[in-house]
Order: sequence, then structure tokens, then C-alpha cells
Amino acid sequence: MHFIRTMMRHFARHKPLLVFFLIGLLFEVAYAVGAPVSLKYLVDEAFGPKDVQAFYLIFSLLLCGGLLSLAAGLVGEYALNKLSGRVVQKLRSDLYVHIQKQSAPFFQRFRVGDIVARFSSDMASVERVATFSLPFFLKEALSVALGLAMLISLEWKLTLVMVFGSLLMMAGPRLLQGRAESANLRYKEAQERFTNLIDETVKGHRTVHAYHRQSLLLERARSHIQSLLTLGLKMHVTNSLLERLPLTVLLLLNGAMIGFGGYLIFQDQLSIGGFMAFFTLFMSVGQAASNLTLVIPGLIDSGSSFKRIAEVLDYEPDLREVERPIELPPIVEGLTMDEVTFGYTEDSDQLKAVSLRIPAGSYAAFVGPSGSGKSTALQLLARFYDPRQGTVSIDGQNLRDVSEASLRQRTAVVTQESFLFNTTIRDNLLLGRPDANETEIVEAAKLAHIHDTIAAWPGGYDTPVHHEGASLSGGQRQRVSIARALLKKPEVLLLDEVTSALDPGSEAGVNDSIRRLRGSATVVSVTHRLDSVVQADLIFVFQDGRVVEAGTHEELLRRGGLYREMWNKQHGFVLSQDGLHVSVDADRLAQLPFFKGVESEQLRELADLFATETLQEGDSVVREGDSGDKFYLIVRGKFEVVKRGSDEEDRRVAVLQDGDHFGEIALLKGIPRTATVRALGPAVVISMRRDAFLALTAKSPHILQAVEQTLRARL
Ligand SMILES: Nc1ncnc2c1ncn2[C@@H]1O[C@H](COP(=O)(O)OP(=O)(O)OP(=O)(O)O)[C@@H](O)[C@H]1O
Repeated sequence: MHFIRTMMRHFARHKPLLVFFLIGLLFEVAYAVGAPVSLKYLVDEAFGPKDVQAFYLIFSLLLCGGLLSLAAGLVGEYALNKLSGRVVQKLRSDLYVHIQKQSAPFFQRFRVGDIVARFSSDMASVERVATFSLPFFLKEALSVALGLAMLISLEWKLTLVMVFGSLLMMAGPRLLQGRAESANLRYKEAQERFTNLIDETVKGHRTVHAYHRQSLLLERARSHIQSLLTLGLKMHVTNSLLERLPLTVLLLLNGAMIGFGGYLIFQDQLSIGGFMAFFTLFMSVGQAASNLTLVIPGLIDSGSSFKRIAEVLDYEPDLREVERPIELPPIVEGLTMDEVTFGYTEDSDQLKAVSLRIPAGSYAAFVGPSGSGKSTALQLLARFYDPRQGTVSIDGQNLRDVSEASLRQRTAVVTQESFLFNTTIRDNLLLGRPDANETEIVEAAKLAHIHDTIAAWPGGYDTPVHHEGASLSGGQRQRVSIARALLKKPEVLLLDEVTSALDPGSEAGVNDSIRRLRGSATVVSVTHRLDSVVQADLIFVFQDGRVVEAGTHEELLRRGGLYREMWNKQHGFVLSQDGLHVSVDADRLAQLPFFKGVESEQLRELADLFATETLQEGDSVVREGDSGDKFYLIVRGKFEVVKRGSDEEDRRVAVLQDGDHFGEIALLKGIPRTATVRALGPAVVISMRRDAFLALTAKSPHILQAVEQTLRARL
């Protein structure tokens, strides 16, 4: 058992405690083995010849030895408790530190449930081994070894018979051991799968209710619970067989010993005292051997726990610091990506030979269609990943050579996740700068347009956050995350779609605050909303993992490429102040391929048919299988398009954003929708009903003809 050796290595790191424990153990075992042997002398030398002197001597030796063994046992026990406590403490902190060193790929491989199980049930099992099973195993193994030596000295022929029997006793557990190991492992994996389901059920309860998918989850939970029952039963049955088998063999052995021992006495080859000593000692050696097999299932169980902990500890961090990292000095030149190629997996590249330069103090934006690699590029600038080829550098220093502490000190990242800790709003804000004072906190919160909201809560900045921020709205979470980054006063601020959940008013305010950082900080902002990048110093346009255009807003518009196309798609809408009503220009409708050739007058009439719809995260605009009766144009927000697979799981097939449209076929036919379109955050769309469209086209049939022609060509 490899893990016992590993555990012993951990024990060996605390030598003085280990020595005390081993001495205590040795005394205890020596006395336990020696006491039965004294019977031989008591019966043959004292009771038989009625020699009182000999009796007193043996009795006093037994009494002193007993007291000594008691004291040694207490000292050993104390040393053991300290020793195992330290070993488990070290293992726990090693595991925690190791997990902290990991980056995104690790957290993609090990889910929350997997990691939590390693700290809870697996660690508890290792703790049991360190404090109980392993010392017990050592004690019983030593008792068997010393006892056997003593039995041989008493009567070697009888001992041979007993050893042969004992081997039989070990054969059963050995045969069952492999099965028990795999039964334990399979039960643990089933527990882990169930924990992951519970985690998903709790975190995704809103989405589950929104889609009324409780029955699907219940079905999955039932199947997990059923396999826990089946696998649990298999594990317990195998373990109890493993425990019972040796006791049965022990009974048979006793019979053999009395028979053969009696024969040796009648042949005058063994004294009565010798037989009594042998019998008693054999019982205690047998008990120790049986205890050994009893403790084995526990050791096997913790062996698999140990393996699972080792699996995490053996996972080499993907991002490692070089031996002598450079401390990043204040940034003066800027950020550079040079021929950067990167893929999340070996077989695909999400960034292909990307080169860009962002001067210090400038405000840069990454824009482009969904999935084009903007967020990936930002994550490489933040060194959440290292490139496969090429370099990412700050002021000419390759990020691979820079110390993580100095990089994090000079930069701040606001990701799409907006994770908040379950503590107060104030503590969440102070995360990046624990020494900030009240004025600075309020200033940052004002810049992020969240101060008034926080101040209106009864607890103000001391309001507790629950469920990792789920007690706040998406927009509030985003603004707290922005304030947290601004409070840090970073030299480089990396922002990933940080205003996606904000209402138009807050979005404009936050964008204004961010723009004002220009000069004092380098800002890189990933966004799909082009209105927010008009004033950027540099805009990089991503498409299919490459930077296809770069320049200022005016330069890119003049160029007439992808940026221009995206800009045109996002414009031509007028949103009312409250964000609840949208009107669309005839010119914007003219850009839709199926309205090509329709005259301006009629486009204006078509524009009047649109109604505004607002949606929240998780709302579905259309559902797969429902009959389609509306065409949609996205004014603000992101949507995922999902299709249900044969396994009843939803698969994302596309992401749509500002300016995209869908469902145009519904203008002509009421055929079922082929996919579900679901909002990924707050969104505004405008929709046109088929009956209204057909009523209008009844008056102007050529509109219908134009639309029919274009859509037929596409089908
Ligand atoms: N952790 C990941 N593991 C595997 N693939 C990923 C991961 N994150 C993103 N991708 C894939 O990488 C590609 C680029 O994604 P990225 O998020 O960088 O695009 P984006 O332009 O920021 O899109 P969006 O605006 O939708 O966020 C996409 O195909 C995406 O599916």
C-alpha cells in the first residue's frame, strides 16, 4: 500500500514525536506479549512446585512491567495525537496552497464538488488513518511479529501449524481486497456526482424554475440516489465479508491447536505451563492478526481518498513562476502581444498570431463578433493563461518572467463573472486595497455608480452579501466589481463586458468614469457595444481569433470594413429615456437582406409595426418547438441560441448580440422554431408579428414578394 509509505514519510518529518510514539508502542507491545509467557513460569516454576519465592518474583515483575507499559502507552498516545495532528494540518494547508496556485484549466478539470469532497470526506478519511488506523495497524503488526517470535521459542512445531493457518486467514482478505478497493472508489465517485448535482440545483435554481425543468433534475437525482444505494450496498457487503472471514478461520485454528498441543503434552514434548502460555499468547496474536484485517477496509478506504488528494497535489500548476521572477516596475511604455497563438485545448486555436500594442495611459477597446477571441486576448493580458506561441509583455517584460505579486499589484481585472465573497460590501470593496479609507471607498463606489444604491440599504457599506453575490442584481454585482477594481487604483485596468447588465443610464455613467482614467491608467475594455468605444484611443477588431482591423472610431468607419458593418448594425434605433420603448429607422431596416428593394415609404410603415420587449437574464424569447409568429431585432443585450440534443441536454449553437436579428422565417410561415433563444443578461428587442406584417403586405404585395424571394434563396 503505497499511501502507507507516503504517510510514514509525513510522520518521519517530525522525528522527536515519532521516536516517543514508537518507544511507547514498543513498551506496550512487549508487555502485551511478555505477560502471557509469564504463565509458563508461573505454572511450571511456581504453582506446580508450590515455590512462593518464585511466585513473588514473577508477580512483582508482572506488576512493574504493567505500570511501565501504562506510562509508556500514555506518553506514546500523546505524541501520536500531536504527530497526526501536524501531519493532517500540513496536508490540508499543502492542498489549499496548491489549489491557490492553480489557474483556469485546473478549475475546468476539477469542479467545485470534486474539490470540496477532497477537503471534506477525503481529508476526514486520511485524518482517521493518521490518528487511528495507521497507529493501530502498526501496533497490531508489531504484536503479531513479536508474538510469533515468542511462540517459536515456546514450541516451534505448534507455531508452524499456526503460521500455516494464519496464512489461510490472510488469503480471504487478499482475494477480496481488490474488489473492496474498486467498490469504495465507485461509491466515492457516485457521491461526488451527486454533490455536483446538488451544487447545480442550488446555484441554478432560478434557471431551473424559469424553464420548469424540475422534473429533469429530479429524474437525475433519483438515478444518482439509486446508484448510491446499489454501490453503497456492494461496498458494505464486501467490507463486512472482509471483516468476518478471518474470525471464522480463527475458530478452526483454535481446534487444531488444542488437538496438536494435547498430543505434544502426552508425548512429553510440551509442559502444561508451556501449553497454557502458548494458548494465551496465540489468542492474543490471533486477535492482533484479526484486528489487522479489521483495520484493512478503513485503510483501503483512505487509500482511495489519499489517491484522490494526490491526484490534485500532483497536478502541476499551468502557470508557474520562474525561479527568479522580475518585479514589474511602474509601467511607462504599455502592453504588447507579439504573434500570440493560444488554444484552450491542444486541437484548436482561439487566438492566431495576434499582435497588438497598447501604449501606457491609453484607452483601448477589443470589439468583434461573439466568439472572435476578445475575452481570450484579455485573459492572456491578465496572465490567466500563457500563450502557446508568441509573447505577452508589459514594458518589454515577458509576463512569464514577471512575479505574480508585482503583476497583480499593478493591474486589476473585472471579469464577466462579478464574483463577490460572502462578507460585507465594504470587505468586498477592500479586497484589492485593504488600507483604503472611507473617502476612497465612497469615491470608487461613486465612480462605479453604485454609491447611492449602497447608501440606501439599511446596512450601507456593511450590508452582508449572500450566496456569492446572488442576493444582489446582476447590475449591482457588476458595479460593485467595477468599484472594487477602481479602488485599487491600478496602472492597468482590464475590463471584460463590465457594463452588460447595466441600464443605459448607469452604463453611460460608468463608461464616462472609465474614460476619465485615461492618462493615469491604461484601460483595455472588451465590449460588444460600439457606442462605448467611440472615444477610445485605439480599437482592435477581432474576427475568428485574429485582429482584422485597428484604429480609432473615425478611421475604422472610413475604412468601411467589419467595424463599419457592426456599427451600422447597432445603429438606427432610438431608445426612450426609460429604456422601455424603441423606434427603428427605415434606413436600419433597409440593411436587412430580406427588406432589400423595399421602398423607403413602405419601410417606414414596416418600422411602425415593431413593438418593444424587455427581457431579464434567463428569459427565453423563442422556444424550440413553439410555433413561430414573430421576427426579432436585438437592440441591446446578448442571447444564446440553444438546441436540445437527443440526450435532452441543451447545446449552445450561437451567440447573438446588439444589432443581430432572428426568426425572420416567421414573417412568412408559422413553422415550429428550430432553437431556443435565451437572454444572457438584461436585454431589449423589437419584434414584428406575422399577422401585422401580412396585413400590411396585403396592401403592398411586392414587399411580400421581395421578402419571399430572399428567404427562399436562403432556405
Ligand atoms: N474556457 C474555455 N474553454 C474552451 N473554449 C473556450 C473557453 N472560453 C472560450 N472558449 C472558446 O473560445 C472562443 C473565443 O471565446 P472568447 O470568449 O474569447 O470570445 P469573445 O469574442 O470574447 O466572445 P463573447 O463576446 O461571446 O464573450 C469561442 O469559440 C469560445 O467558445
